[in-house]
Amino acid sequence: MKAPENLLLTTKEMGRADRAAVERGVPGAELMAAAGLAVARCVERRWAPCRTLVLCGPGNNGGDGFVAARVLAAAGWPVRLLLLGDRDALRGDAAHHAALWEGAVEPLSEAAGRAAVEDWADLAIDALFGAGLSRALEGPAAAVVEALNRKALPSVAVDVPSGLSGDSGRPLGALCLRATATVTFFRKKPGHLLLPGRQLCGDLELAQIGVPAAVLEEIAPSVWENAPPLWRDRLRWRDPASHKYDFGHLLIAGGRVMTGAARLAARAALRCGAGLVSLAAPEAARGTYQQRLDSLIVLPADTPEAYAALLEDRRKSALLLGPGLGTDPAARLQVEAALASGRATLLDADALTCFAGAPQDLAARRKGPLVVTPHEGEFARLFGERGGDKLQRARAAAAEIGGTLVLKGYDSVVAAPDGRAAINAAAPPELATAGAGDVLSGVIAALLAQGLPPFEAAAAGVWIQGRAAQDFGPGLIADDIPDRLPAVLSILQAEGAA
Ligand SMILES: NC(=O)C1=CN([C@@H]2O[C@H](COP(=O)(O)OP(=O)(O)OC[C@H]3O[C@@H](n4cnc5c(N)ncnc54)[C@H](OP(=O)(O)O)[C@@H]3O)[C@@H](O)[C@H]2O)[C@@H](O)CC1
Ligand SMILES: [K+]
Repeated sequence: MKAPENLLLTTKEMGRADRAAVERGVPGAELMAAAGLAVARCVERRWAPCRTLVLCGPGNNGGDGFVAARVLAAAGWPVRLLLLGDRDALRGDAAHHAALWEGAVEPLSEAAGRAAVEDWADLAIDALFGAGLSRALEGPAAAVVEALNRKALPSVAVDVPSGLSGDSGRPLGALCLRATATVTFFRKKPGHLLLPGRQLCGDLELAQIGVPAAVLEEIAPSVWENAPPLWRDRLRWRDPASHKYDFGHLLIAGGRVMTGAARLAARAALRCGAGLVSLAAPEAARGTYQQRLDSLIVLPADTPEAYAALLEDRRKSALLLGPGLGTDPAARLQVEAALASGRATLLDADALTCFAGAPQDLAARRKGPLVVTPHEGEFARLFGERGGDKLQRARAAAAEIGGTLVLKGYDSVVAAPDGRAAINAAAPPELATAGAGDVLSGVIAALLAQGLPPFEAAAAGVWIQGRAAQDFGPGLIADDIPDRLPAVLSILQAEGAA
């Protein structure tokens, strides 16, 4: 299985992993002991002993809380434990670990929870609800979480902050704990990376608790955190026998007016290793394109027919259309010609707007590998308003058009039509700037030109661009990114050789 360490498990899949581990002979009580210990260790690493309030829920998440309370109390920490519901109602491993807790178990009422937060605690462990959250927070759980947020009390969430869906990254109701840190087990969940979940989790720690990695074989998850192990072996590197044509020829369709967008894409594509990058443009804009980038080949394409004629050269291995293309009928005809050519094609921006509200037309015309890279606004224009979380929407849309879809944002989702998906958590917020999308389309298109399959090209492109923009800080503009790409590629090449 590809990149098993980066797999993400839904809450259901995590439940299956736990059960599979138990079937393989790992006792559930030991998993819980390891989980609670990991939470206590996280607390001990971050804080000196202080008054610690452990909030336990009625399920196994609460069981982890009992373990953490026991470990911290044994280490001399002042601990108070408040339980939601009846102690006698605890079952299984949670009941087992509750029985090992020798301190008091105080009932969690609205008043008791609020008072403990306001008048006593320096720190809270949130073991109310984890993977089993089934509805919005209410009653005493809602009151105590609300008090924690209001006071901004430092807190460590067990598995997920209570209130958050580990699958969608959204709170199930209006309320969710804003944790300082979250400790999760075995593998992360999509909700840890999708917004707003990623921010509600605070610092995320992943602890191994004894679930054997072999259980992944039977669960066969198909969503990953985007990272090099997913695609690094597909990247192409030059050697002394290499010829430029071995690295593909990307053809970018340039528009008449907004020439900056296609230039940014072209520069990024050249920096990302495409053997040749050509830009097809109408007469009025050709000089502008040529002046600004010497290594770019500028070709005449004054009409859609002239553009289509350029596609007869079979060495052109990938096509990029969208940045600065315009949305007039001629632009649409160009996009149709590209889709009909069977060549690997990336559509972004204006090229997607050409199919506004008609993704079925796009799907019907596609003859070759396709990547589309909409931001949320372009996605809504192309597909209409869709329900569901970001992961669900991206996967459904990718299946619908039969192409790989990158739904861009701080938590970009890359989805393949076969159901595979990757969530990117390695991009800085500074990428929210004009032209960054054009750079991304150039990076991905360059990888397509070199022969990477669409999903791997898209996931690699998203990660590489994010890494190139990392650590720049405020003031980043899209023009800064292309020249920072080679350093990222050098690191990836060295890691691949190691
Ligand atoms: N399995 C294992 O081996 C391991 C599991 N581990 C730990 O187990 C956690 C998952 O445990 P879990 O499945 O018991 O679910 P959990 O999150 O505790 O909650 C379920 C309970 O809460 C209730 N409830 C739900 N929403 C509610 C609401 N809004 N308001 C009020 N009640 C609500 C729900 O009631 P119901 O929906 O059935 O009415 C049910 O009683 C996981 O996150 C990890 O921390 C680790 O120890 C490693 C080993
Ligand atoms: K929790």
